[in-house]
Amino acid sequence: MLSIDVRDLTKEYAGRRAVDGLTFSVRPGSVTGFLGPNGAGKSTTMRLVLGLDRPTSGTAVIGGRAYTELRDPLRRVGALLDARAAHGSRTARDHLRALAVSNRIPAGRVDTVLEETGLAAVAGRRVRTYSLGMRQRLGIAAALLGDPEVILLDEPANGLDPEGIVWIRSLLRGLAAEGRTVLVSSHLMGETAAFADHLLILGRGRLLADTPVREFIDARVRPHVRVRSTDPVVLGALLARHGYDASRGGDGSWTVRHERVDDIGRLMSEAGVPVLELAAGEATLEEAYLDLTAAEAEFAAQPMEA
Ligand SMILES: Nc1ncnc2c1ncn2[C@@H]1O[C@H](COP(=O)(O)OP(=O)(O)OP(=O)(O)O)[C@@H](O)[C@H]1O
Repeated sequence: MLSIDVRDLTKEYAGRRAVDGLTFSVRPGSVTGFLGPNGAGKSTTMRLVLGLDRPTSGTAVIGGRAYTELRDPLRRVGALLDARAAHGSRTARDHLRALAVSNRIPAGRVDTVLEETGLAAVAGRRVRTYSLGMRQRLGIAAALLGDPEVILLDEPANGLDPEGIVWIRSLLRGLAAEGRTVLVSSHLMGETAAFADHLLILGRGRLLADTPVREFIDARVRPHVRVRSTDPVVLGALLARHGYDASRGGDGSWTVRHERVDDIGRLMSEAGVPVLELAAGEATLEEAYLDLTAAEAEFAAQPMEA
């Protein structure tokens, strides 16, 4: 299977760097989430990988070759960049048939991807009558049409309803399980955590993190335990006596930072303090991401050296 390799990639628009010296690889067999605030350079990077724009310097290759040098590129690489790209006056089936013919893709793939994306029942309707979510599904169908090894999707969950979001999660997981290389940009942290194994995070055109999702969360967000007893004062005193870093919530609960439920549960049991509630606080990707971007903003706020 093919990987995407980006080396020292830079793109300037009118002297402004949209992408600034990026180096990373996207590996087969996993879903890589591509994160970063608006304007960070995610779409530009994807466009450069797909040969839709020329880099100012550096390279972006797929399986060692520039996209424009690939034979039958749609059979190697499938992409969704803009769901509005399909021609509105065509039906979804005709749109996909035309793509299949011009890219030497077997005609049978059209019905396969229509089924896969849940569009079979509406495939005869003109695309202009489609909702945003249906267009998004059609864009994904087009990306999958050539049964490609490499898949790039820019905000694929855009406009999808909750059922669609669950669907895309399992679709992405399935594509990675088949050994494909999957790069997906998103602003939805909860979703990204649900489908991605690995993360690339951009900030102002630069790479801020290239890390497995789990490691990223564990490194940035400390675990905590939420605990409640019949007597918050007794519980607070017990925690303080044992040197725990705890703070009291409005409902009488205590949040104990950097600890695990087992230890707090054992402590309370041994002290004979009744437990009403004891829960591990899940560290989320959103918290880890906000921690990283806050650190970045702090760094950016430092005065620039001359
Ligand atoms: N064709 C263009 N001409 C001039 N500037 C551009 C062009 N395309 C992108 N930019 C600029 O490059 C920067 C990066 O934009 P890009 O769309 O790649 O970010 P993004 O991370 O995809 O953002 P979003 O999350 O909002 O989609 C932005 O400042 C944008 O204004």
